[in-house]
Amino acid sequence: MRVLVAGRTGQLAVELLERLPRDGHKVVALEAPELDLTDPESIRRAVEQAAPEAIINAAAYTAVDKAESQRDLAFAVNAIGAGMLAAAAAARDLPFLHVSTDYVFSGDGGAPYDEDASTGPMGVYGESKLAGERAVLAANPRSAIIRTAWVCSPHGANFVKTMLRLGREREAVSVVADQHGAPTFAADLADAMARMLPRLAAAPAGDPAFGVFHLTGAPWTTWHGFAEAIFAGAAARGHKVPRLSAITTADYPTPARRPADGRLQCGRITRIHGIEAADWRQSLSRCLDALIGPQTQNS
Ligand SMILES: NC(=O)C1=CN([C@@H]2O[C@H](COP(=O)(O)OP(=O)(O)OC[C@H]3O[C@@H](n4cnc5c(N)ncnc54)[C@H](O)[C@@H]3O)[C@@H](O)[C@H]2O)C=CC1
Repeated sequence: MRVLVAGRTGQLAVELLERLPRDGHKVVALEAPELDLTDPESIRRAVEQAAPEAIINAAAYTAVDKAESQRDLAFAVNAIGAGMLAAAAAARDLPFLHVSTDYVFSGDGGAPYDEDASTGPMGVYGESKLAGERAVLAANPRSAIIRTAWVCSPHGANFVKTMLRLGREREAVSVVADQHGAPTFAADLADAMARMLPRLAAAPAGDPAFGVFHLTGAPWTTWHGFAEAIFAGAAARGHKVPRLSAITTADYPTPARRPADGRLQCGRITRIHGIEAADWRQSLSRCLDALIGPQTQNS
């Protein structure tokens, strides 16, 4: 199948470019200026020229803290732009795969969120992504949206790479231990999308294959727990690691508030698409192999 991917250098787009051809798909991955989600004409032209059979939106404004002072840009990309791309897919009766975030939730629910839980974003990024979900679903009934969280990969900017850098630069690192969720490796997300595509391509509007799904890695942890695993893996590969201490969110103020408990129940994607949450510890190990090299010691 010919698949148009919006985004080319982002974490997810890079993994899609690697994963989709393995299923025989031909991928056209574009980002600005060829496909700029804030430019309707570029969207029209890109879709016309690529003539895809499915469209995946891996592009987004992802600067969570900056979004607090760039509301218009965050909404232009994540809400209006996502909606325009979904509409361009709908005009050709194409399935549309889109990505959203645990930041659509407030994080004070006291339990993991399922796909039907009430939303209540606490910052501009989450608001823009929630508006994007609504715009996408309104524009194209053949849309599947995956809410995910804590996305990491060997490419781009992410927590794993930040921890490895801090480990090299500092003797001690403090990480928040009171925000709960789960890391998601972009390769696992790309794999899930590849597995969903054939059914999405065949299913008519109204089929349960479409709608909102949750997918993160498993098991749930905290940022501190994730940092512990990163440093254990790094040490086993002979990488210098710092002393790690646990702090609270109150000790580490950021412009945007983050959900204290952004754990996502991933049941619907398992029931409908047969996709299970991947164990992020194994995916972390592969990511560290790519970033540092293979393990040299038992951990
Ligand atoms: N990174 C994370 O921790 C999380 C990401 N997500 C979502 O997952 C999806 C993929 O995220 P990542 O790959 O991590 O993001 P990323 O930040 O690595 O890549 C985003 C891509 O979008 C492109 N882009 C930005 N503005 C654009 C525009 N106006 N037109 C076209 N392209 C544009 C960028 O150039 C970049 O290639 C996004 O929808 C994001 O909101 C959800 C939860 C957590």
